[in-house]
Amino acid sequence: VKNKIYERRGVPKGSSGWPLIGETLDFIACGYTSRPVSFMDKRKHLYGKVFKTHILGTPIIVSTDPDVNKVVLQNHGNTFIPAYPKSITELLGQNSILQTNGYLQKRLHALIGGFLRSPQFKARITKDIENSVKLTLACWKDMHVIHIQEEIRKITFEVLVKMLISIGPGGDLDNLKRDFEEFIKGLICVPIKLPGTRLYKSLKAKERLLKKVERIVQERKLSIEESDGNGTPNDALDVLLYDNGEPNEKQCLPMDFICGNIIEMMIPGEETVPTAMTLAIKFLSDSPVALKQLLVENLELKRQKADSGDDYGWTDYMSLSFTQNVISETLRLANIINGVWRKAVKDVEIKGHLIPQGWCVLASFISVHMDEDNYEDPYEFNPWRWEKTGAAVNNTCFTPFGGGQRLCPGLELSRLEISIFLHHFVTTYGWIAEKDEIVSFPTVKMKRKLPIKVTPLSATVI
Ligand code: HEM
Repeated sequence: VKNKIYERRGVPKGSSGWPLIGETLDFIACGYTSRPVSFMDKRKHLYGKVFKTHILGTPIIVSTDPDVNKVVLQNHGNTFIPAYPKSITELLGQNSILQTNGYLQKRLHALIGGFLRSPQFKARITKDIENSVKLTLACWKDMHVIHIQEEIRKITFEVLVKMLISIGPGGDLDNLKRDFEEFIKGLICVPIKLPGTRLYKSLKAKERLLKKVERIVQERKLSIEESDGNGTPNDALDVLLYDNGEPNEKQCLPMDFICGNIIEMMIPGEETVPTAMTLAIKFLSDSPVALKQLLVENLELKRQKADSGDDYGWTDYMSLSFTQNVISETLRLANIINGVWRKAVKDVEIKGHLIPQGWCVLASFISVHMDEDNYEDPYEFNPWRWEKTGAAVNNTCFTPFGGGQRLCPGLELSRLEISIFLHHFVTTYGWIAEKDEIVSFPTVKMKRKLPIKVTPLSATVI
């Protein structure tokens, strides 16, 4: 009866599947195939672009419509709050940027976003990324087989920690990496918190991480106080410690809030960037024509730099137009974050669809990215398609970094990091990739970590 009332009021059509499990089994089964979007496609054809279903323990409205997704992401009037599975909410702090809403999220988002977009930061991090990429690439020469997905993480974790708390390579970084990896293993698990369970081990790892970060934060706070706190920020921690709140509030962010958020900000950056780099290598391995054009563009820049003797600046990397198109196409096809989950805190109507208070909504990015209404031959890796639209950063039909109020603050940093890696990798080595497959569930990965064999590019090519 309740369903009928909802339907009359405009709740999208759909099926709730079996009692308790709903349509979860089909959702997971599709996730394991090479076309995870088939779950959405089947229902889209039956019920329309916005439909209801019941997955992972929740009744949910799924939107595959870019206009509806846009409204959900904009979140005017704070109608939607983030909704994560229980294991994730247990592991995130209450004040984590990923799940808080309202004033604190906006303040933290603006602070971090502003810092990451600043030219000073980009100039400095460009050097750090270059160093890390070059050192790592140098080791690959002597390795028989390189599991790209694993090896690249050394670069990206180093960069992430540098940007957050300025720890360079060494024992402290390795310790932090070990605890962090243990911590995130529990993000998607059975949410039971007893000694020995996955969730319990992850919570313990978080305690250890917090202790380490607290020590670093205390030391930094002291040194800022000694220098009167008037310097320019070098990392995200400085940004949070320097911030004194709204002029009429003058309230410093609490210490436990800062420590927790430093750890939580590692989560969205840690796996996404290496996955994007790995998948770029995978798509390029399968597309020799695209690889050739990418190589020509990058060799040209390398030659210019060798002739002039100038250092690379971040704008050099970002102005490689074909390379940027390869990155856009990789992000479109890879769907590293396939959509975002929200919960409605009040009844809301979008394009005639009612989302009742308390219901979850999944704004499905993958459905938009793989829809032939939006992209011709959506399953083709075709970097040239972006030549018509211009280098896409974010628009209604292209949202790898989300949008609206929570648009990823790491967007530009990620693109820069991927560009630097691609530049040095393709102009240093040729490679042969072993056979491997992309898996999409629970997160996007290469089944065999993408094993490749590299050979230095011969002097005649360079
Ligand atoms: C290819 C790499 C990346 C992808 C695809 C990606 C994707 C996303 C997406 C889709 C969101 C929106 C989540 C939502 O609306 O609930 C997001 C948020 C976020 N991302 Fe990224 N991200 C990437 C890299 C990074 C990096 C390197 C950082 C490091 C600073 C980062 C930090 C964040 C943070 C802090 C948020 C939360 C923003 C907020 O809720 O206000 N991301 N990311």
